[in-house]
This record gives sequence, structure tokens and C-alpha cells, in this order.
Amino acid sequence: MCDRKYAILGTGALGGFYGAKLQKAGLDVHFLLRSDYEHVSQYGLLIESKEGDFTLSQVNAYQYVEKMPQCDVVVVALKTTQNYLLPELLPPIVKDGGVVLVLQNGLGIEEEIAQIVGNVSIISGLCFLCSNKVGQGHIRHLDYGLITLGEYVPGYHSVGITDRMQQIADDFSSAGIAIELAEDLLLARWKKLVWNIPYNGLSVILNATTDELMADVYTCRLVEQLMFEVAAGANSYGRNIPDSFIQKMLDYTLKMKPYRTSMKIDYDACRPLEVEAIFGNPLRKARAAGINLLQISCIYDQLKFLDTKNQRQY
Ligand SMILES: NC(=O)C1=CN([C@@H]2O[C@H](COP(=O)(O)OP(=O)(O)OC[C@H]3O[C@@H](n4cnc5c(N)ncnc54)[C@H](OP(=O)(O)O)[C@@H]3O)[C@@H](O)[C@H]2O)C=CC1
Ligand SMILES: CC(C)(CO)C(=O)C(=O)O
Repeated sequence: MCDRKYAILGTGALGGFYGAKLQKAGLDVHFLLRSDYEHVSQYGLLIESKEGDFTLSQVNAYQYVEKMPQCDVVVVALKTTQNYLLPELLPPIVKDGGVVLVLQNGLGIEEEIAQIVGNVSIISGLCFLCSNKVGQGHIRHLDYGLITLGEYVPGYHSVGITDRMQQIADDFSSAGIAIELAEDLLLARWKKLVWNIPYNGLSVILNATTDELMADVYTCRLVEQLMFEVAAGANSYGRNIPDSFIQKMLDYTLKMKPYRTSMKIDYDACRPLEVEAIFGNPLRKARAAGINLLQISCIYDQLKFLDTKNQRQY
């Protein structure tokens, strides 16, 4: 068993699920919580999963990072809308020479983290996971769970498979979490956006689940066009997303159980939407490389309008 200490920043649908699996496998895990702190300190975490339900009656729960031990691996599992808190949250808990493991959707997050903490490695994981937080300390894992890991270096040059990536992969694999290693993090991030941009965006704008978007010829066409635009964005950075990958994402979603995307869940709960990380950053990156992603830009403007209106109502 490894002696790496893990911190989970944000014990929600994703952080709660993976963190609990790591603890169950015997790893030393420390959970930062917000509204669920009292409940989880007292009763622990309950994970409902198609892979088997389990309870952790005792977890290392914290309300403040100052009380947490310094950790070898700090998992960032907040919504990106909370990333403005990272300058307060990260420095006290990441060990010198440690790893910040970003498990968030979107683009450009590693560059922000590199500004906050020096002398750490930044590794990101793109999570193909359907998980929801359904109550205090109560996570419902609906499907999937594969994480594609890639390491960040300034400029997003491809660094191949590093030893640190391999160590984290070994820890997660020991907890029964499927891991794939990517040589090129930037390519992996754009590939994840092939799914998130059309489905997250359209689910909110059109008030639709994934199966509804796939069942209609017009929305299906829109999804596909958006996917091709994401591929054009990747291409502006010299990354090739083949047409076969787009077909794979369409087939994958057709086979998926009807799903309300995480952005739609946030919208329905009047929580802020991850518009900047998932739409704004890719648009700005592509623009900086000289291309305008017109359809994605149109989705972005509508989401900004809906997000602002939703927040005002709240
Ligand atoms: N859920 C999924 O299946 C997937 C999620 N992702 C990505 O993972 C990331 C996390 O999403 P998800 O887990 O769904 O989101 P959740 O909202 O379920 O989890 C985020 C957690 O962070 C906690 N939090 C927020 N602010 C603080 C704070 N200041 N201190 C401590 N805890 C805090 C929240 O606490 P509180 O409970 O009080 O709100 C919440 O429990 C996002 O980038 C998302 O896009 C990617 C793939 C799949
Ligand atoms: C594609 C999906 C729904 C899981 O398969 C996901 O990873 C996400 O919501 O970001």
C-alpha cells in the first residue's frame, strides 16, 4: 500500500465518489467540505453505485484547509465557478514537490493553478463519469467512471507518460477506478469538450436531456456541428480529433441512459454555471490562435444570458 496522502477539495458528486473509493481501498484521504461538514463528520459518506453501494462511517472531514495535513496529492474537485478560492485553498495543503490533480471539466485551468502554486506537478484527469450528490454526504454514482490522466507543462507541450502519472494511476487502479494515460493533455482536454460543449450547452438552452437531444434530427445535427467546431478549435492548436472520435461520442451518448447533464442540474438548482471554463476559455484560446468558433460563440452568449438571469432570480 502506498503512503501517499490525498486531499479532496470539494466532496461533491465527483470528489466524494472518487475520494471514497480511494479511502475504501485503504488510502489515506482527507476531505474538505462546505455545507455537508457537520453531517459527514458525524455519519461519514454514503455511496450508492451500480458497482456496489458502500458506507464509510468515519472519514477525515474538514471545514477549513488550515486544519488539514499537507498532502502529496491534492485533488481539485470543486466546480470551476469556485476556482477563485484556489489561491486560499491550495497553498496550505499541497506538499512542496507534491501533485495538484485537477478533475474538473473545461480548458486552461492548469495555467491558473500554475500561477498559484510553484514547485508542484499539475496533472489533470478528464472524467467520464455520471455522478450526482443527492443529499448530505450522499453520492449517487449512476454510470461510468473512467479517468484519462495527462500531465501539464507550460505551453501544453506533450510530455508523454510520466512516473507521477503512473503512481497516481496505480493508486486509482487499486481502488477499482479505470484509468487511461494520455501523452498529450491538451488533446485530451479538447476531446472531452467534444462531449461537454454540445450536451452541457444545449441541455440548458433547450431544457433537454441527452436522449431528447439525440432523438431529434435537428438537435442531433446541431450536436454534431458543435462537435466539429470543437475539433476545429483543437486543430488551431495542432491537435487532431478524427471524425471517428466524433462518431464514437455520438454513439456513446445514444447508448447512454437518459442523462440530465451536470450543467442542467446546476441550472435547475439555480447554481452558477461552468460557462467560462467549458465555453469561454476554448473560445478565447481558439480566437488567440486566429479562429472564431461561431456556433460555440452563439451557445456561449445564450448561456451567459441564462446564467445571469438565473442568478438574479435566486
Ligand atoms: N459529477 C460528474 O459526474 C462529473 C463532474 N465533472 C466535473 O467535476 C467538477 C466537480 O463537479 P461535481 O462534483 O459534479 O460538483 P458538485 O457541486 O457535486 O461538487 C462540488 C463540491 O465542492 C464543494 N465546495 C464548494 N465550495 C467549497 C468550499 N469553499 N469549501 C469546501 N467545499 C466546497 C461543494 O459543497 P456544497 O455541497 O456545500 O455545495 C460540493 O460538494 C466540475 O468541474 C464538473 O464539471 C466531470 C465529469 C463528471
Ligand atoms: C460525458 C459524461 C456525461 C460522462 O459520460 C461526463 O463526463 C460529463 O458530464 O462531463
